[in-house]
Amino acid sequence: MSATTPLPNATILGYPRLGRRRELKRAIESYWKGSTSEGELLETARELRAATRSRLVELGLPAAGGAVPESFSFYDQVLDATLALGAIPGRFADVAAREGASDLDVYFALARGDKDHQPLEMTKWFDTNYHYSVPEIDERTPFAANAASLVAGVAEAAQQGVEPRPVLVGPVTYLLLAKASDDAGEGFRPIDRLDEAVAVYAELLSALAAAGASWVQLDEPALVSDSLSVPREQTLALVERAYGALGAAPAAQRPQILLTAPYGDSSGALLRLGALPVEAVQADLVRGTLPIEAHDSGELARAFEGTQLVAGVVDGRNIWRTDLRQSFGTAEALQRSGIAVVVGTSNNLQHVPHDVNDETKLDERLKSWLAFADQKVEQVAILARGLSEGSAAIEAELAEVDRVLADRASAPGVRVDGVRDRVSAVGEADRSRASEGDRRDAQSALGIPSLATTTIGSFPQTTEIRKARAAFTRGEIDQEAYDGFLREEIERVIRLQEQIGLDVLVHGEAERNDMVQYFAELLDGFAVTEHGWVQSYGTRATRPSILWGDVSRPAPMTVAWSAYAQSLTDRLVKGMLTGPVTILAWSFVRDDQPLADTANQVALALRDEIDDLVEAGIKIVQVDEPALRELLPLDADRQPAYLDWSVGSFRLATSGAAAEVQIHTHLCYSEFGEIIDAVDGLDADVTSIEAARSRMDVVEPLGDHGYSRGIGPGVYDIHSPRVPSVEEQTELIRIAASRIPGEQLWVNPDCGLKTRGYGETVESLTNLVRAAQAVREGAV
Ligand code: MET
Ligand SMILES: [Zn+2]
Repeated sequence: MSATTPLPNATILGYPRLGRRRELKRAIESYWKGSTSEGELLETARELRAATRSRLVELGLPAAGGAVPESFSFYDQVLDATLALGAIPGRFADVAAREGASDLDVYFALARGDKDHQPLEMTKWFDTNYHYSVPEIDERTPFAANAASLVAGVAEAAQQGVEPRPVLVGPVTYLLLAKASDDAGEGFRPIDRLDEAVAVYAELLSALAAAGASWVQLDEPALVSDSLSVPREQTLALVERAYGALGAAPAAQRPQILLTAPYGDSSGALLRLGALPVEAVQADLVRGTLPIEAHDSGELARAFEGTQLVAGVVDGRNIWRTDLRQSFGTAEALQRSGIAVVVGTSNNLQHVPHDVNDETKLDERLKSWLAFADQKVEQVAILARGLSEGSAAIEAELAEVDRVLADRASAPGVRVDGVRDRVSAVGEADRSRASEGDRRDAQSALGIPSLATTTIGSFPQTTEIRKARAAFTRGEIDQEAYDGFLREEIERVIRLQEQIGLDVLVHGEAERNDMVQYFAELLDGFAVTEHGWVQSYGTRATRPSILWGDVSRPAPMTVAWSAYAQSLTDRLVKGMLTGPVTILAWSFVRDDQPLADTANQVALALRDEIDDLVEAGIKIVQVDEPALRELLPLDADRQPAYLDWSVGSFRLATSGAAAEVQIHTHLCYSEFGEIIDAVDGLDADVTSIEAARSRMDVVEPLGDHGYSRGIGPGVYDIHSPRVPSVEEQTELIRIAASRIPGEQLWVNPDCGLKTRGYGETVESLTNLVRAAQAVREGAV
């Protein structure tokens, strides 16, 4: 490294990796299939990285000085850190030792598993819908620096005339997100190995310095989370220890360090972060704030003497055009207090799509309110120019945004009086149902047996279903033909369930492309994109809908399908809806009013849908809330308010149902102890929940809690094609029945079956029904 070179005053924390047209997805999947070689895949990746760098420079990030992040990943940034750290779990040692195994082979084996290895577990990255591969660490997991791909990125960029800033998950966050491997000793915690990991990070940094990198970015979002295994105060102490050590290396042996704290509020830590021996610190000023008093008193400026502050004032989580005047005010006030300010994003832009200008079908007016990744980079560049040249230099841009925001505030559909009046009229009574006892009595007429068997909603989405949908979308078949196809599909699924002997049936959700988008397309207030893909994990991406206006339901959305399914059978068919919290969590939601207000609007639309379902003869309605846990704020102080509105919106959606209507909900994650009171608060008659992989861990807290309503801990792990045997499922039901009374228990899979094939589905469900039968006849 040469003498210190400050970070230019514009940067972003990272950029989407799959490519504007998901080129990387296609290249990787064709490599997996064996249709292309590793060489071809590496070449596509190299081209994508080059295109990203040029694009970022074109959009206004300086090519020199480390403003351009090198944030490419073949699959996942946490997995990248596992490889860089050489922390290959013992159970994959044979893969790594295999003759001719490349780094990429090992990488994909960890991500996806193979016939002899279960893949690394996946779980959600902080409060996003992105999933990372969970590192498995024990006392003997090897740590050995592997800087190859980091160094290669720097060299590639240099050839292009770009001086990049390699990005890596920092050691504290990495270890706090890791789990102890099955081989770990009693009480071992991955974070116990922090000092060893830091030593390896120091080697990585030294390799980067030798390769000519002037900056490196280490991400430590653990700093803003109260949901990790150590209290936040202790995380900060661990960060001080790690960066005290990393920063102490002689200047020639490391790049300058940018330490980031994205996804939440770091205001309580910022003074201490500013005092660390690193050259720059980032704070998320969208989700978080500044320590106001310290800012006003000059204490913040003193802590940041000699340290640049990357002010994350452009939101990297949503797709709205930033209020530039307000963001500029924040950045300028920091600069005026004497701090060396860099304008940045609140987090890596991996959570937003590439470019609004790719959308050809969106309403032009709506489009003018939006900013995807490329537009965010431009916003950062504008703000930075304002800092360098004074606000007059960017007044035209600020005024343009003022105009756009005013237009958005007054546009038709954004505020609809009828919708607003209805929400304001909501009272507590609208959020409560008859008492639990009255409901139980009323629902006994349904004749549901104990250990009732059911599924979570979707049946396999076969190629034929996808083809028919695509043909319909392209206009190749008409509405009538498509509806006819779906009716046949529903009839097939109903007959199949009757044959298997399930107690409560579903229609199978063949008509739904996606459990949120389906509703977004039918509700007013939403728009859907053509190219707005966002990586969910690995090569998978979703296309979140845009919730831009007041939400209402112009017509029933699911009634025809559910009623048709019910008309085919004497057994009960569950109606199937997606809940308000999940609809919000998996969409890009308007940022001009509290989420609670938006959730209530969605809830009222669902409430009407439930009314109509019941009117049409449906007696059980399931309202899925798989994202309830995901939206839980990282910051403990903000959790009670969140739980209050999220639970409240679910109750508003479901409380119109009379006592004899049975309301189900479905949650699919197993770490649920944290929100057990909230789940209780949903007041659903029956809750199905993921449990198979953790071998019924959830029944313990439920039992302790004295949970009194229906509960269906999953006995069939639908994440794998494996068929669980009758014995295996019997055993899981027995474990559940040992803690929860049989008449409360339901028997069901962990989640929907849409990603499964029919062969394994039929076998697994047949075994599930037999297992329930066995337990009914035996123990219970
Ligand atoms: C991610 S939860 C999925 C629930 C939905 N009803 C399904 O079965 O597919
Ligand atoms: Zn689920």
